[in-house]
This record gives sequence, C-alpha cells and structure tokens, in this order.
Amino acid sequence: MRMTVIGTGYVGAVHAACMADIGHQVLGVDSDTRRIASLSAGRSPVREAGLDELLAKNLASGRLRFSTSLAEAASFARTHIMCAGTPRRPDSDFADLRYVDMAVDGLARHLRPGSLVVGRSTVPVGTAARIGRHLAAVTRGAEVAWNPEFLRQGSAVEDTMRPERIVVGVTSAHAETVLRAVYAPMLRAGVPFFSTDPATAELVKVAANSFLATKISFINAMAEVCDAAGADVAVLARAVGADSRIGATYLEPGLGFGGSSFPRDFRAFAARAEELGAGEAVAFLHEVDRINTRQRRRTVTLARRLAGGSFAGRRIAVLGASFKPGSDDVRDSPALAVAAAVRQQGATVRVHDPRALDNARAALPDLGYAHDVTTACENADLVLHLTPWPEYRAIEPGALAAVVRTPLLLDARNSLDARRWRAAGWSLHALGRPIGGTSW
Ligand SMILES: NC(=O)C1=CN([C@@H]2O[C@H](COP(=O)(O)OP(=O)(O)OC[C@H]3O[C@@H](n4cnc5c(N)ncnc54)[C@H](O)[C@@H]3O)[C@@H](O)[C@H]2O)C=CC1
Ligand SMILES: O=C(O)[C@H]1O[C@H](OP(=O)(O)OP(=O)(O)OC[C@H]2O[C@@H](n3ccc(=O)[nH]c3=O)[C@H](O)[C@@H]2O)[C@H](O)[C@@H](O)[C@@H]1O
Repeated sequence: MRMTVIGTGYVGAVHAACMADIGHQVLGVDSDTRRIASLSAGRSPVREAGLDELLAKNLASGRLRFSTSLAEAASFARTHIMCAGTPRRPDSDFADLRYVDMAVDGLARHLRPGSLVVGRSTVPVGTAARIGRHLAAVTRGAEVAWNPEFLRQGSAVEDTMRPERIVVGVTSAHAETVLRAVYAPMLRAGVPFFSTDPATAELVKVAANSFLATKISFINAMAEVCDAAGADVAVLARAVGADSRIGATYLEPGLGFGGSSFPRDFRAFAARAEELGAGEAVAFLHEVDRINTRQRRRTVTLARRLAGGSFAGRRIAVLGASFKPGSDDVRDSPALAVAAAVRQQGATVRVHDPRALDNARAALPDLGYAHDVTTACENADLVLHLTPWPEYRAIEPGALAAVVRTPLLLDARNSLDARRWRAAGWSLHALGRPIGGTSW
C-alpha cells in the first residue's frame, strides 16, 4: 500500500520506518525541515533500538522517503497517518490540538476524493468527530478514522511490529478495510483487532494510560501505608501481583511515574471528562496524581533525613536522570525533579545517567554531571538510585564503597540487590520498606 505518515517525531519516525519494513510504500512528512533532512540521511530524531537499521534498510530499498510537502503527501497516497504532537496547553490541563489541526488543514486543501485521514495522536474524545465534520465541509469525500498508538519509549520498534492489540475507530466499512490492509502482517500473526467508533477508540487510549498510572500510584500508596505500619511494600507488591487477576506489571513501587505521557494524558482526560459533565467519574485521577507527586517529596524527605537532617554542605550522588531506563527523555523526570530539589536545599549534586546526560544538562544546567558512576559517587555522603537502569544493578558495591565518603544508599526504585550492597558494607534504605526488612 501507499501511505503517508504526517509528523515524524517519536511516534511518526518509528511508525514510518516500521510500515515501510512490512512492505508499504511510505512518505514521511514533517513541517520541521531539519528533521526531514536528518531522516532522509538515515539519522533518527530519537534513539530507539533497531530504528537506525530500519531507516537505513528501507531508505535504501526505496520504500521509505521523507518530505516537508503536504501537497506531495496528498498526491502520493490516499491513506494518511497523522502523528503530530499534542502537548499540554500552557494555560490549562487540556491538550493543545493546534499541531494536529494545522496538519489536517494543510493536507485537506490537497486531498483527493476517497482519502482517509487516520489519527494516531493522543487526543480528547470528540476530536475525530470534529475533524470529520471539517473534512466533510472542505474536501470531496475524505473521511477520518482514529487508530491510537500504544508504544512505550525504549521498545518502540518492537511494540509497533508486535503490538498487543490494534484499535481502530471508523465510520465506514471502507475505512476498516483500509486499516486491515495497513496492519495485514500483524493481523496474520494473530494480533487482536478491535474495530469500533472513533470516540471509543480515542477513549481506549486515555483509559489505558490512566489505568496504568493508577496501578503505579496504588502500589505507591501501599508503600506509604507500609512505612507507617513497618511492613515491606516490595514483598506486598510481588504477592499481590502474583494474583493473575491483578498481574505484577506496573506494580513496581518507588519514585513514581514521569515522562511526556502519563502525567499529561490523564490530566487532559480529567479536564475533558469534566467538560463533558463526567468529571466526578474520574475524580480519582486527581488523587492518582497527588500520590505520584508525593513520592518525589517523600524521597527528598527521606534523603534529607539520611543526610543528617540537612543537605547543606552535603555531596549527593544521583544515579539516573531519564524518566525511565532505556530512554534519554528527561521530560517530567522524577529523578531530575528529586536531584533539583536536593540541590536547591543546599547539597552539591552530581548526576550520572547512561544515556540522558546531554538532555539533563540542557534542562538543568546548574546540576553537576558525571560520565561514569565512580566519578559521580566520589566522596559522596549519600547515593540516590533514582532511575532503575540495568547498569546500576551490575555495579560492584564493594568497589563503589571505596569511592564514597559514606556508604549510604537510598534505592528509590527498589531494584538493587539489598543483600549484596549490605554485605559490601552499605547502609541501604527505601520507601515502604523497613530497614533490614523482610526480604532484604
Ligand atoms: N512518544 C510516545 O511515546 C508516544 C506518543 N503518543 C502520542 O503520539 C503523538 C505524537 O507524539 P510524539 O511523536 O511523541 O511527538 P513529537 O513531538 O516527538 O513529534 C511530533 C512531530 O509532529 C511534527 N508536526 C507538528 N506540526 C506539524 C504539521 N502541521 N505538519 C507536519 N508535521 C507537524 C513536529 O515537527 C514533530 O516532528 C502525541 O499525541 C502523543 O501523545 C502516543 C503513544 C506513545
Ligand atoms: O501514551 C504514551 O505516550 C505511552 O505511555 C506509556 O509509555 P512510556 O511513557 O514510554 O513509559 P512506561 O514504560 O509506561 O513508564 C512510564 C513511567 O512509569 C514509571 N513506572 C512504570 C512501571 C512501574 O511499575 N512503576 C513505575 O514507576 C516509569 O519509571 C516511567 O516513569 C505507556 O506505557 C504506553 O503504552 C503509551 O503508549
């Protein structure tokens, strides 16, 4: 099939490369000329496992090209997958739809009859219907469908090639047929395909993100109760998660969630639900949000207590800057929020991250940074483990103990082997776990 992917950022660059790789003829389009020049030269705007290889292979095969022209997009194909960004509006929790709207407007002028515009961005419910009315007014028979994206950063290519489900919101049998053809190899592999109306498809996306965020905040709320009761949240999480009705994923207690999606998406969802008169139904999402931000404060408070009651004059080593392992993204990173608060309260902070140092430095230039763990930890009074990179699980605790001033560690992600660290002379602490607790 011929198709375009409009908006070649995180989602669009991956989607375009993957669609070409499964055999489609793909034109990736973006208004950012530098991004298009870079993609045309095979350089991805984001680091994702396997993406550079897919770009190189499919550019070379001629199945993948990039352009800045929406007119060219309209003449190239009748199927257009819309992946423009939907950031938070500066003045409210609502999503800013101007990029999606500009892309649709720019394309609509050139669309041929029978074209299908497929939204993939995360949008407030009702957006597809509004765009559908607009297309009906300004084009000759172009229609809209919605096909939300569920990929995770760090495994974007894998999630696109082998998704757990495909959801499409359509208003005609023709649109469903087109989308079945787009994802034909995935459907042949048995990936569940849900075909519904656009409003339901839009809601599936925000409901999924809200549920995952709620699960994380639930276990972090349990961590607070464990702290009060002298119980161990790590054991509790494993035991609760062993129930197949609950499941162990997204039940890892610690510093909580960040990134560009969870916090933004469920705030936008709550705002939209309120607008629709259903605010009360999702009022619990505000509590999910409060629990999540409280984890950052609780981490800073525990770190200050471990540092002797004040950060003044203390040297604090921070392991991790990205919002999660496997990513160089520092947007709303819990790790950087804690590092900034600790510094603001008087500590000298040195941050290490395997991948996100450049982005972290650009976001918070006043923090100290180190390219290796040893340098970050030199003469430290306290080490904070804030992003659970596998590299940190491989640290040799005995060697690191020789580098720090005090072998004192706060594992805010509950992912280090406490017994190993203790055996090497470290004093190890965590949220929701008693010192020397049940599973250490
Ligand atoms: N990044 C992620 O992990 C995921 C993101 N999403 C959703 O997918 C959508 C896209 O997200 P990202 O790729 O992260 O955003 P991004 O900000 O990385 O990329 C958006 C791209 O759209 C381009 N663009 C903006 N206006 C345009 C226009 N008028 N014409 C052509 N191109 C235009 C921008 O130049 C940029 O390259 C958002 O709604 C997001 O919430 C959904 C699932 C995962
Ligand atoms: O809509 C989006 O943009 C995407 O948002 C999330 O993907 P992502 O933000 O890449 O990251 P996740 O791996 O889901 O992690 C989100 C945050 O939750 C935290 N987390 C995750 C799991 C857990 O048990 N505990 C926990 O604190 C992570 O550290 C991270 O800060 C969803 O998982 C994707 O399905 C969705 O497509």
